[in-house]
Amino acid sequence: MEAKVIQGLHLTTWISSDKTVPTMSSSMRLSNRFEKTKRVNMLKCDHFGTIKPAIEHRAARLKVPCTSQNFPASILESETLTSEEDLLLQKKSEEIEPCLSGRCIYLVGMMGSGKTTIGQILSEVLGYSFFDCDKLIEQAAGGTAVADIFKHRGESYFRDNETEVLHKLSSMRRLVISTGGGAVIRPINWKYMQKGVSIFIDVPLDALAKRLTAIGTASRPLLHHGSGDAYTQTFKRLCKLWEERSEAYSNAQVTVSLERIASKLGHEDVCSVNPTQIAIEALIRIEEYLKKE
Ligand SMILES: Nc1ncnc2c1ncn2[C@@H]1O[C@H](COP(=O)(O)OP(=O)(O)O)[C@@H](O)[C@H]1O
Ligand SMILES: O=C(O)C1=C[C@@H](OP(=O)(O)O)[C@@H](O)[C@H](O)C1
Repeated sequence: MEAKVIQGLHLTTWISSDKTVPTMSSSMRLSNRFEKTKRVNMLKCDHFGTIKPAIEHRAARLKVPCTSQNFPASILESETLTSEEDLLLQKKSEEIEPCLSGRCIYLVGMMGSGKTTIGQILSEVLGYSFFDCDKLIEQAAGGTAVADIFKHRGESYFRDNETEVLHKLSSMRRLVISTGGGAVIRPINWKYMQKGVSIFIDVPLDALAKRLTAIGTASRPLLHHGSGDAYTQTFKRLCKLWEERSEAYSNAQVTVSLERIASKLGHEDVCSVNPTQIAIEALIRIEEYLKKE
């Protein structure tokens, strides 16, 4: 079926002619994000290797406005950030940004794995623009929600539009792109993502089911089947989708495992790993990948 939704998708209206999105200068964006961070003279590394200030200071605790909106209160508390994490994020992004040479970053992973949340943080620190494929499809459909596109036009229609969005984005530079959880199933989508760096955010299914049950599954049509309580229903659907997709996710050039971050940081539960810590790990893994290239 022809991807009609895409006919209304005019990426060029948002993106300048050289296919590079104008961005803030590095110092502006860093001062925005880090302006409240206490200045320290020297830095050293430990876990992650997380940066610790070499001189003693009171850990200033910051909130991340762009990511905190949808978090339940318990997450919001753990979302308060230490200045050490902010500084490490800053340092890593400064190191990696030139090595990327403008290549886009594609985030892949199951529904609710944090692609949008982490993508926004990465785009901010790298000075990249952020795009969410689902949002582009919705905008092009005149604001029709993904759930309604599925309901009225069917999944294959949605998938055609998803492929078309990825096709259009693939010719652009300096973008962080959050893909929909099912984008990995079509090999053609990987062809479009190949010019960039793809990152799989690997979150255990039980943690995902808890997260998605807490926020509700109304906007995620593929979770609307099955029986049992909301958690069990969501968990079963995720397991089924995982069976179909796990191999496809392993095509990503970089994997960011929440279990691995939790173990590095000494957390027993992956739910304690905050988005900034995931973004830092993503930058570390990108760096490793770029070195091996
Ligand atoms: N590390 C995290 N810990 C807890 N909740 C998170 C984390 N990352 C994202 N979330 C929350 O999970 C939900 C889904 O995140 P989102 O970034 O939209 O995922 P995706 O784009 O992969 O579907 C949101 O409510 C978000 O606030
Ligand atoms: O896993 C999937 O097939 C889907 C994931 C959703 O995106 P998120 O991963 O952002 O929830 C959205 O594209 C659509 O509901 C289908």
